[in-house]
Amino acid sequence: MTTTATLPSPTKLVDEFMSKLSRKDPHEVEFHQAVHEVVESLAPYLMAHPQYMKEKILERMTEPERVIQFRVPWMDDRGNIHVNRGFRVEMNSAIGPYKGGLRFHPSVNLSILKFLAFEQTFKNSLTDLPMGAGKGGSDFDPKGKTDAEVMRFCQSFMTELSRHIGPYTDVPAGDIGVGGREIGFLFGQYKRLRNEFTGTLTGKGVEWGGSLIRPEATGYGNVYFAREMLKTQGKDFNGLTVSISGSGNVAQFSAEKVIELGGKVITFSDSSGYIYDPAGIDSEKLEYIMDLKNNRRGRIKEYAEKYGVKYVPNARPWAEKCDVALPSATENEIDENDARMLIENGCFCVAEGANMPSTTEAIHLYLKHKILYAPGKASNAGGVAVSGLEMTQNSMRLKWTREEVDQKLLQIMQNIHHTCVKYGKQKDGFVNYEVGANIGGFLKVANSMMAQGLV
Ligand SMILES: NC(=O)C1=CN([C@@H]2O[C@H](COP(=O)(O)OP(=O)(O)OC[C@H]3O[C@@H](n4cnc5c(N)ncnc54)[C@H](O)[C@@H]3O)[C@@H](O)[C@H]2O)C=CC1
Ligand SMILES: O=C(O)CCC(=O)C(=O)O
Repeated sequence: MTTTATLPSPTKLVDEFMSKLSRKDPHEVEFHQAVHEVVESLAPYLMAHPQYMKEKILERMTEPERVIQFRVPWMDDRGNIHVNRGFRVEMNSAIGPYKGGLRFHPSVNLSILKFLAFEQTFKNSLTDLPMGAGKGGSDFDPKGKTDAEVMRFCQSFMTELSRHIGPYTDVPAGDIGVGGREIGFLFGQYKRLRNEFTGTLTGKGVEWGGSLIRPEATGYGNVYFAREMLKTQGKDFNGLTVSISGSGNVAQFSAEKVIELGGKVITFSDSSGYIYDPAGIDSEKLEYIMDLKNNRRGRIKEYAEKYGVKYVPNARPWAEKCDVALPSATENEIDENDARMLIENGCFCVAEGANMPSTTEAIHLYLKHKILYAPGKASNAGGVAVSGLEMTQNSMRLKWTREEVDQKLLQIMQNIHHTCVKYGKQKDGFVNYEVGANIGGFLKVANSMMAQGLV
């Protein structure tokens, strides 16, 4: 049993905990990275509050309550059979039903989904809505597939997943590679198998149970959060230059909100490269990107050809000078070198739209230079927050207006900012949003787990 007298130093606590965790599943590097980031920043708090260590809360939080893995066979348009792997990681249900997105991408494996589900635990807690944490998906690659192939894949995936989810059990949504089209196919199959019309999935179409503002929520929420950070230095987006990575859901709606607030968006990217438009991507050009990515499913390079701007293949946009960076593509897309370039070029604010886009070394650099840095679990929580509001509307059989949902989203992001400041403000006034988000997210889950006995 750990007592105050036998407590190790924070560094020893982190090392001992991480070496035990890594020994269990040595290949799960993304999961270990996400846990290390949390444990490193929580360690001093845990030393001062030994009850959480005594109750082995971290050990319990890093072991998923349940992992489901299954075969997903499907047929392409030519009649060839393919077999993919499906997963759902049901991470933590201390404060509500498992909640979190589904990712369809060839890189998907258990390590990635465990890192995402672990992050989701803190993120969902920060929203202050009653949502536990889960994440799932498949190594299926929707790129280059026809609508009919994507539908057959989704139907096969849901045929198994439907046994494990439900409005009071586990409520999936979208993530990379899973947007409105996929949620439609998944929902249709769930309804058919279970013979029920419930809010089991979120991100649904507005005509059939979806919430207004859910597509916009992650991007808008990230910009609302960044605006709160800027306010602490007496600044706002008006006149700032903003670099965005990705060109999917989060990137598009982050850009829409930045443009509305008077900022200049200069970059977008996809897995093949990035475009740099020094004149700024205005609403009309953004509309072109939305059509290119959401309807024509083309490559971002086509933007450079249409508007005659620079395209850099196989690269990320962080060498371009900006004031604010909103990484909105994928994990580990800003390494130490990228972070150094950003800071040396005058970037003073990084707000993560993606999950874990910054490596550990990049985060250490942000903190060393005391720039405004928001970890994704705080700043991209707007997506799951509006998913929570979609669940509420489904339960009440009501539909809120666009303005009502947007107002609630703004309030939630401001509350999360407040929580981060509360737990992350240091003696010199600097706000360490990473520490603030981790302590703020941890407490509600940890206290709920302790109240519910040894589960
Ligand atoms: N959709 C949502 O509500 C939420 C999404 N997120 C996170 O935001 C990030 C983006 O997700 P979405 O926009 O929803 O997905 P999406 O599928 O709509 O877009 C993903 C974008 O990332 C790019 N991308 C994917 N892999 C890449 C790679 N290896 N290198 C460079 N670019 C790459 C794609 O080309 C695409 O532009 C992910 O980290 C996701 O987990 C976080 C919170 C909520
Ligand atoms: O809306 C949701 O339930 C999930 C959003 C998500 O996957 C995320 O926050 O990373």
